[in-house]
Amino acid sequence: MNASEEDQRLDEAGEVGLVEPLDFHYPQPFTFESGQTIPEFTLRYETYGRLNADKSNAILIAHALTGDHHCAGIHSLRDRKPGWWNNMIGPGKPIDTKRFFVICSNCIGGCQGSTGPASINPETGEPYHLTFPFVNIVDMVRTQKLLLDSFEIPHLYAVVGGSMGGMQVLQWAIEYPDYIHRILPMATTWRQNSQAIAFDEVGRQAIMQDPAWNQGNYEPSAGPNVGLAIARMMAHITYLSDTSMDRKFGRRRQAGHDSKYSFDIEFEVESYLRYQGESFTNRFDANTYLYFTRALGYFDLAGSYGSLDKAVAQMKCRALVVGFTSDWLFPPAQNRDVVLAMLRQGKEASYLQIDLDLGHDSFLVDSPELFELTRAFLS
Ligand SMILES: CC(=O)SCCNC(=O)CCNC(=O)[C@H](O)C(C)(C)COP(=O)(O)OP(=O)(O)OC[C@H]1O[C@@H](n2cnc3c(N)ncnc32)[C@H](O)[C@@H]1OP(=O)(O)O
Ligand SMILES: N[C@@H](CCO)C(=O)O
Repeated sequence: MNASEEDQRLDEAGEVGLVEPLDFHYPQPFTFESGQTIPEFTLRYETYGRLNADKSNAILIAHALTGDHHCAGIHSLRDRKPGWWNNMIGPGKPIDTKRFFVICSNCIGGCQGSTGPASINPETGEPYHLTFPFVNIVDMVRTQKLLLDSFEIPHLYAVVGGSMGGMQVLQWAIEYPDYIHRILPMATTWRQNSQAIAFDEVGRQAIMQDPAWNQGNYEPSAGPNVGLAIARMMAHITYLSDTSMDRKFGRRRQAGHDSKYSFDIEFEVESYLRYQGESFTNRFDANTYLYFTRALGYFDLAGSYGSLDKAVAQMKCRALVVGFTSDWLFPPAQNRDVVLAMLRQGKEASYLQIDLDLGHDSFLVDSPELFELTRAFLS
C-alpha cells in the first residue's frame, strides 16, 4: 500500500493516523498573572487536518488536568492507544479533520514537553522545581494565544475542552472576545466548589507528605511516586460514579486474592485503583500536579470579574455548554450557570445535559448524543 492509499484507508476509518509532536519556542520573557516571570518558554503541541487558505478553520482543543497535546492519532505503530480524544477528533468524526485544522498544546506548567517545574531554568541551569511561577488558567490561555499567533491565525473557529479544558475555554472567550467564534466547554465549572477544592488538597498533601517530594526538589527518576499514586487513586474515584464503579467491579474479588483477613488487594476495585495510581506515576510529574490543581482552585470567574454575569458579559461568541448528570465533581448546575448568565447578558448560548452514568470523565467516552450535538454546533 503506498502513502496515499494508506491516507485514504485511514480517512475511511475516521483515523488521524501517525502524528508528530512539535515544539513552539517563545524566546522572550513571559509574565504570569501572579507577576512572576520566566525568561522563555516552550509549548509542545500537535495539529491534525489542514489550515485553509484564509486560516478560518482552526479549532483549539484545551486539555484537562492530566491530559496533554496528544489528543488524536498515534505516534508510532507500536502505540497501544491513540490520543485521549481520538473518538472525537478525526476525518468524519464530530471534530472533523477533513474540515477543521485542530491544534492542541500541553499547557504551560505541564510535564509532557511544555515548560514546567521540571524544566531547566536557563538563568540558573537548574530545574525550576518550586521556583516555577504559580500558574493560572489565564496563563494557559495567554501562552496558547502566542502559539496561535505564530501560525498567524486571525481568529479561532472554536475552542473546545472538558474539565480544566473547559475552564480554559471560558477564559478564552473572556480574554480574547474578538478572536473566538464558538465555545464548547463541557464537564466544567466557572469556579470549583469547596468539595472539589478539598479533594485537590488531599491529593497535594499525599504528594507533599511523601519524603521523596523533598520540598519539590527531586530527581525526575526519584520523585514522590507513592504520594502521586495515592493522589491519583483518590482523584480517579472523583472522575467516576458510584453506578459505573459498581457496574464494573461490584464487590468482586480479584482473582488470586480471595483470602480473608489481609490488607493486600482483595477486591477488584482495589487492584484497579492501584493500577491507575501506579501507571499515572509513569506519565506525570508531581510538581505539575501541585501547580495545576492550584490553578483549578484559583479559577473563579465571579471573583476575577465581580460576578459571573460580568465575566460572561465580555464574551462575543456562541456557546454550547455540556453538563453530565452523573458528574458530581463539576455538577451539571455549574455548567448550566454559565449558560443562564450568558442568556441574562443577551448572549447566544445553549445548555446540553447528557444523561450518562459514568461520572465526570463522561466527556471522554463514546456518547452518540455528545458527538451528534458537537457536530451540529460546529457546522
Ligand atoms: C481530557 C484529558 O485531557 S484526558 C487526560 C488523561 N486521561 C484520563 O485522565 C482518563 C482517565 N480516566 C479513565 O481512564 C476513565 O476510567 C475512563 C472512563 C475515561 C476510561 O474508561 P475505560 O476505557 O473503560 O478504562 P478503565 O477505567 O476501565 O481503565 C482501563 C485500565 O484499567 C485496567 N484495569 C481494569 N480492571 C483492572 C483490575 N481489576 N486491576 C488492574 N487493572 C485493571 C485495564 O487493564 C486498563 O489498563 P490500560 O489503561 O493500561 O489499558
Ligand atoms: N480524567 C481527566 C479529567 C480530570 O478532570 C484528567 O485526569 O485529566
